[in-house]
Amino acid sequence: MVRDQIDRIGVVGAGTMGGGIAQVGATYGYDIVMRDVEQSFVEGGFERIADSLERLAGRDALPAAPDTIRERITGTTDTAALSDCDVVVEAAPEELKIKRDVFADLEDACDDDILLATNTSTISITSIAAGLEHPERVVGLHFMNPVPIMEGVEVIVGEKTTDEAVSLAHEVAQSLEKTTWEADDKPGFVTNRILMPWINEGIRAYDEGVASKEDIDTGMELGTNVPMGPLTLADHIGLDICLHASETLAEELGDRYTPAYLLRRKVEAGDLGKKTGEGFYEYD
Ligand SMILES: NC(=O)c1ccc[n+]([C@@H]2O[C@H](COP(=O)([O-])OP(=O)(O)OC[C@H]3O[C@@H](n4cnc5c(N)ncnc54)[C@H](O)[C@@H]3O)[C@@H](O)[C@H]2O)c1
Repeated sequence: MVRDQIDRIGVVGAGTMGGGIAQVGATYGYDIVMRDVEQSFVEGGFERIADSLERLAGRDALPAAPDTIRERITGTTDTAALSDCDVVVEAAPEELKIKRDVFADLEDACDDDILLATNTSTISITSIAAGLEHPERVVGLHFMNPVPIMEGVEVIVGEKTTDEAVSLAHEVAQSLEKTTWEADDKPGFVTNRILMPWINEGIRAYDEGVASKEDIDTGMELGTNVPMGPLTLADHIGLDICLHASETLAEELGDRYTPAYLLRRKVEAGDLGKKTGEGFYEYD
């Protein structure tokens, strides 16, 4: 049984995704408790949320004033503060051990009828839930980056996840005006399984001299009607994140997911894309 009266949402992690999920939840009227491991990370999350809300307010894209939305979010470093949430979404770093520890702590802190969701991009939901007393209420709720802008959310069904938990996950995401689709707990789910080889092939095409980086991106944008070509998109996602996701998929699915040589070299050189000012392109 999962509780279906949702008033308060817990978010674990105040980084790129956790902050975005907290912001969108608050935008649609939920009370939010956002937890990170250090107060400075919580404050960083609030700063990014404030900036994003200001930008959206400037475009008249918010249903309430930024301050009203912001005040619905409580920051904390204490897992116990999540105990009165009706659903918790985890957006901690993409490492199985971290996620397992977070879920073990959530199981201790929260009632047994609380839906526990993970925003993982590539890790198996079943692996994250393994060892829990109640793995049946663990589900994947894969928001896309940037959360306030991207409309899609992938719902991922673990080996033990109940139909009830899956339905509630769809409902929660849809209440945030997101459109959902569902994937089985297979490596990469729908999005990253297909996106990562596409990005790696774009990088290989550039490295092997098929075309300039600009022409590869333009060719894919205009030739296949996607909003960003593979090199621009990789820079936006973060080259370290693309590398990590590709490595995880290669472990599970074999050689066709082997990361491109140039992706690895860029990450080794510290050029991680937009966030460091340089990836395949340079940024101010
Ligand atoms: N960034 C993306 O484009 C993207 C897109 C979809 C999904 N994801 C997934 O979302 C998750 C979070 O990614 P992100 O980009 O927001 O990472 P991030 O590094 O920006 O944020 C992670 C946050 O979690 C905090 N954290 C670490 N351990 C914690 C713990 N035990 N409890 C609470 N907080 C903890 C960190 O301090 C950090 O603030 C990952 O699983 C990632 O794969 C990321």
